[in-house]
Amino acid sequence: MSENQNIVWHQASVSKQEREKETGNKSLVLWFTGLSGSGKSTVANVVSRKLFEAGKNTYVLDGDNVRHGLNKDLGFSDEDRTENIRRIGEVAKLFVDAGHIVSTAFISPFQADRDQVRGLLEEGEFMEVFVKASLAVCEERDPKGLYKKARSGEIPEFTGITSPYEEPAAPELVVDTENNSIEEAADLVIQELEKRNLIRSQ
Ligand SMILES: Nc1ncnc2c1ncn2[C@@H]1O[C@H](COP(=O)(O)OS(=O)(=O)O)[C@@H](OP(=O)(O)O)[C@H]1O
Ligand SMILES: Nc1ncnc2c1ncn2[C@@H]1O[C@H](COP(=O)(O)OP(=O)(O)O)[C@@H](O)[C@H]1O
Repeated sequence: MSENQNIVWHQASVSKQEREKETGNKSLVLWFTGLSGSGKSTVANVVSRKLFEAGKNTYVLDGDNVRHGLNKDLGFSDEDRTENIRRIGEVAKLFVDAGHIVSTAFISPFQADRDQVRGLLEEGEFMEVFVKASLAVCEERDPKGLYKKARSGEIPEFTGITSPYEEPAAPELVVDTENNSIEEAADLVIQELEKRNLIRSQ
């Protein structure tokens, strides 16, 4: 017998549609993916701030609130990364149900894992944003000194060095942080949301 056989889904008393009407934003996931140091957290946080100031429900999920808590039992093997993204996908879906524009800032190196999260959501509720910067530039930025440690062998299985990164095959948006400032990169995301009629001014 399946473990979940006796669990019955409860209908929410406030629907996602009601929440969306209230805030004027479609709830969705902005799934930022890219190498360490590409700018996922930086850009996601600027986008979130801009959305918040425009009165939208918004939240950022990133390593600080996930890998130190919910996923602190996971490391960086391929299997653990897949499980990391699976759990984050489920959490992101809950935020969408709660009427939020949730930005996630994880390397999420595997296309199949990103596609699995897309599959959890309804059409139009998942925007894959490829935060693009070359390995050389990320390594030059090295904001946490991790590339240096990876090169010296202190960190095994480091993305881009000793662990793979699969570039998105068909992302909704590519944000090149080598040729756009932080502010420009965030504005490109906001413009894409406007273009797709996912946010409206209140
Ligand atoms: N081995 C290895 N490979 C890549 N990254 C590493 C590793 N060890 C620690 N870190 C730090 O952890 C952050 C990546 O965690 P993620 O949860 O985003 O990774 S993944 O999506 O499961 O691949 C990543 O954060 P960002 O720099 O913000 O991307 C690193 O700071
Ligand atoms: N155009 C840019 N967009 C984003 N980050 C940039 C840009 N130019 C320089 N940076 C710097 O690069 C670093 C990116 O780090 P972070 O946002 O933590 O990346 P990630 O979350 O992808 O690991 C930050 O120190 C940021 O200030």
